[in-house]
Amino acid sequence: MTSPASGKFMYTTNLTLQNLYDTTRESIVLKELFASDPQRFAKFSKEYNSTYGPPVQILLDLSKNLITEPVLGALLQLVREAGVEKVRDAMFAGEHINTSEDRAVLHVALRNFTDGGLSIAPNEAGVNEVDGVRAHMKEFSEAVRSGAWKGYTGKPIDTIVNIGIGGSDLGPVMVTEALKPYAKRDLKAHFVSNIDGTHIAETLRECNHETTLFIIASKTFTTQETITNAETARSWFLQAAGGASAQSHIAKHFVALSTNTKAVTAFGIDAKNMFQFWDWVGGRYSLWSAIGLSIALVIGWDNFEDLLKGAHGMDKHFKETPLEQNLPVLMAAIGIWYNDFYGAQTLALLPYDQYLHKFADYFQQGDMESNGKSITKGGHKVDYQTGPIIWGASGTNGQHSFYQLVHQGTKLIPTDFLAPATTHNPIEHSKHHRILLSNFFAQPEALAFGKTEEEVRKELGKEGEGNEALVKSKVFAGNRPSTSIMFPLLTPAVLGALIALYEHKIFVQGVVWGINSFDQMGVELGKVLAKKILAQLEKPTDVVGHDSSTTGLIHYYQKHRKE
Ligand SMILES: O=P(O)(O)OC[C@H]1O[C@](O)(CO)[C@@H](O)[C@@H]1O
Repeated sequence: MTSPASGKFMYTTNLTLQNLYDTTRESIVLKELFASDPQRFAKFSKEYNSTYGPPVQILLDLSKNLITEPVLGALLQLVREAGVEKVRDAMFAGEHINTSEDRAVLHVALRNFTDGGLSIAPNEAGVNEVDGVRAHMKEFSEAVRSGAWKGYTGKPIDTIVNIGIGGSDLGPVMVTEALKPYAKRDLKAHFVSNIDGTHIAETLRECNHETTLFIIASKTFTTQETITNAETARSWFLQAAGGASAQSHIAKHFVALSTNTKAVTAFGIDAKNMFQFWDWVGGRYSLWSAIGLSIALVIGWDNFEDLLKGAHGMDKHFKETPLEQNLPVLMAAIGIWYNDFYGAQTLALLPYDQYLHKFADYFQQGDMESNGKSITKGGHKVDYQTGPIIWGASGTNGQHSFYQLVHQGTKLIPTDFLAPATTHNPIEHSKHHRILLSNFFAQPEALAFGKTEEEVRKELGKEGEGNEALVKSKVFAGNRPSTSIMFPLLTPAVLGALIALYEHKIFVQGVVWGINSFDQMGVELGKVLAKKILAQLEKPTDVVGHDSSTTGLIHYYQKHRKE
C-alpha cells in the first residue's frame, strides 16, 4: 500500500475504512445506535482535565457522530498508520516539518513554561529568547495599563490600535472578544486590518493622537495592507503632533511586533520598541507570540499567561495521551471520516457563547490556510479530499439564518457545538443562559434524531389530512452528526486549551492527508497580480496583459472613478 506521499490516500487502513463505510453506513443510524446502547454517551464522550496550569475542564461528546466502535478504532488505526505520533514528536523536537519553507513549527514553544516538562526544541534559534520577549511584553503591558507609560504630551494611553491582517489580526481580535469579561474597560482597543481606507479612517476618527498607541503587527513587515495602514496612521499622528518635528514622539506611540528588525527600524520604530518573534511561528499560530501584545494589554499579563498555560496543558495532553483518549486526535479522526468517506465539504463551528462570536472567523484561517492544499509534501497531486470549508456563527443567531439548511437541506454538514455551563453575565438569574443552553442541547438532539412522518401526522391531526406537501416538509430525517463541547466557564485558560485543541486537530489531519499544514503558497498569486494591476490603474492604455473580463472591469473603474 502507498501513503499520501504518492498523492493516493491509500493506507492499509483506508481499505478497512472504505469497507466499513460501504457495508455499515446504512446501519449507522443514531436513533438506533442510542436505543440499542445505553452506554453510548459514556463510551464516546471524554473529559479533559488539565494536568498543568490553571484548572481546565472540557467535556467532548462525540456520541452524536456517525461512528461505531469499529469505525473509531479503524480511524485511530489510520492516524497511527499515517505516522502522526512520529510527526507530532518531530514538531515538538523542532524538526523542520514545514518542508517547503525549511522551517520548524514551534508555536508550542511560545506557551511552554520551564516546569511544563515537554522540553520543546531547546536548540532551535530563538527558543531560548521566548522568556525574554515575554518579560518585555509583561513590563510594557503593565506600564501602559498602569498609566506609567505616557504619550508625548505626558498623558496616559487610553486607546490601542492593532494594525495587522490575517494571523496578525484574527487571533488578537478573537481572543480579546472572547475574554472581554477580563478586559480593562477604560482601555479602548481597535483592530485595523483591511486595506480599504474606510477601516483606518473610521478608527482614527475615534482616536486622540495624544493618548493612542499603535501596535504594528506583521511577521514579515512587508504585508501591503499592514504597511499602508501603518504609514497612514504615522502620517495622521505626525500631522496632529506638529509635523516632521514630531518624529521623536513616534517612540511613545508606535511599537512593532515582527520578525523583521531591519524593516521595523526602516519604518521609524525604535528597535527597543519592537517585540520579536521568529520564523518558526506561523502567522495563524502567532497569537501566543509577541502578536498577542494587544491581548496582554486588554486582559492584563496574568490572564494572558493563563491563556498560554491553558494551551500548554493541551499541548501536554496531545503529546502524552494515547490516541484513544487524545481529544485533538479523536476530533481529527472523525473529521476525516466525514471529509474522505461521507464526502462532507464543510465543518460548521457553532459556539453558544456570544463572547466566541469570532471563533469561526479565526479558524477559517487556522484550518483553511493550513489544510486547503492539493499537493502533498512529496509534490504529488492528491486524489482525495483535504481540508474542509470552515464556517459558522454564534448561537442562537445561526438558528435564525442557516440552520434550515443544516436540518433539512441536501448536504451533510458536520457541526461542532460549544458552550459554557456558566455565563459571565448571569442577568435575570441566568434566565438568558438557560434559554441559550436549552437551544444548545436541543439543536444537536434535533439534528441527530429528527422527526418522523408518523410524528408529524399525529401532531398535525386534521390539518395534515390531504396535505401531503405540508406533512413531508415538516419531516426531519435526522441522523445529522454533531460534536458537543462543554466547559464550566470561558476563562483565559479554557480558551487557550480550546484553541490548542483545534490547532492540533488541524495538525493531525494535515499529517494524515500528507500535506504541509504550515505554508500558504495559495495566497501568493493574487497578491502578485494585484501589484501588477496597481501599476496599470492610471490610464486605459496602461491596461495590458489581461483577459477581456479583467480588462473590461478595470476600464469600467477608470471611466467611473472620482478622486
Ligand atoms: O504577519 P504578516 O507577515 O503581515 O502576514 C499576515 C498574514 O498574511 C499571510 O501570510 C497570508 O494571508 C498569513 O499567513 C499571515 O497571517
